[in-house]
Amino acid sequence: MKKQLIIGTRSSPLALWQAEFTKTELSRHFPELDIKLKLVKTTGDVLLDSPLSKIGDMGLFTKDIEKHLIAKEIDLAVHSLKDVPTGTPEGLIITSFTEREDTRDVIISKGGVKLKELPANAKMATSSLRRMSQLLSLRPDLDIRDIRGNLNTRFQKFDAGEFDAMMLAYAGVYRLNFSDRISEILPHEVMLPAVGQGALGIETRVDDEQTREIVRILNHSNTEYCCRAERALLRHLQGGCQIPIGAYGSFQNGTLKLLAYVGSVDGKVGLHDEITKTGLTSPEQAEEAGIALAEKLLAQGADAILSQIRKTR
Ligand SMILES: NCc1[nH]cc(CCC(=O)O)c1CC(=O)O
Repeated sequence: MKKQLIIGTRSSPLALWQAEFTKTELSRHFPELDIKLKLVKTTGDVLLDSPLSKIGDMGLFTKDIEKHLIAKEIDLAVHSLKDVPTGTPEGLIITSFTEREDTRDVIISKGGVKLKELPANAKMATSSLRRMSQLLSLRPDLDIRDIRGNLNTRFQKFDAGEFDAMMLAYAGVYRLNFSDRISEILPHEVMLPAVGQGALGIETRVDDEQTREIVRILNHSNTEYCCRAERALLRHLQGGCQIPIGAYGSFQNGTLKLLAYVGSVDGKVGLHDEITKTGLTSPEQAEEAGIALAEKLLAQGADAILSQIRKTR
């Protein structure tokens, strides 16, 4: 049995919250383990001034940590699952999907007004094409502005008065104790979340069986079914985090329900579809459902929408 574990993490407040959470949970189950954090600076942290949607490259927040994992400088990496590309590098694997937080997105606005009540042409801060597409489909008048930096930085920018509103994931806002700033929690009918939103992905080397056995204690089976279905959908549509795709899986008593959205950046075209599969007994079957829903969307023209976006970015 291992005596020491090193967790690799970014150093943003949310990443640290996630790594500390993982450390605390592992210590609770394995009190004899000596667990340390190793902070890793990633390309995503360095490129703070480039609009996220234009950097294009996938895995900005994860690749550099993965290098440390491959080099055996760390034993596990803790990521926000939604930042983890669906093609995991050779030799690495997401061993655990932790229990999801509320997956919805939220709006923080001046005066606490709701999305529908925002003034015409209001400045809305988000760097996510997924949020932009769904927002513009409801409110084509919104003036969408890029915003970068970690959550605390974004609140600072918002408080400096640059925007009328900004959009964030509930999970991060809640974990960093900003919940009292939420003006509206958007239901899935209005805004489908990013694939994997709200869950942590705990990545290990495939062949490090000891670490995998330890880390597996944090896997939440229900979350794994849902997130593997969502990730299979995204992989099949060949979309990274910077493509306007939203998805939400729910799983109960062997029945998986998966909802998905694919839209154009301007919100003028949007496809919604869903799939329900019963009698599932393995996460691989959930992945098959994700692929089947991706096929349904492709048959309705998702490929045309997505190739148009890839061409212009
Ligand atoms: N891309 C940045 C990112 N990665 C994970 C979260 C929040 C936590 C989560 O959604 O799991 C955020 C911030 C946001 O989108 O508001």
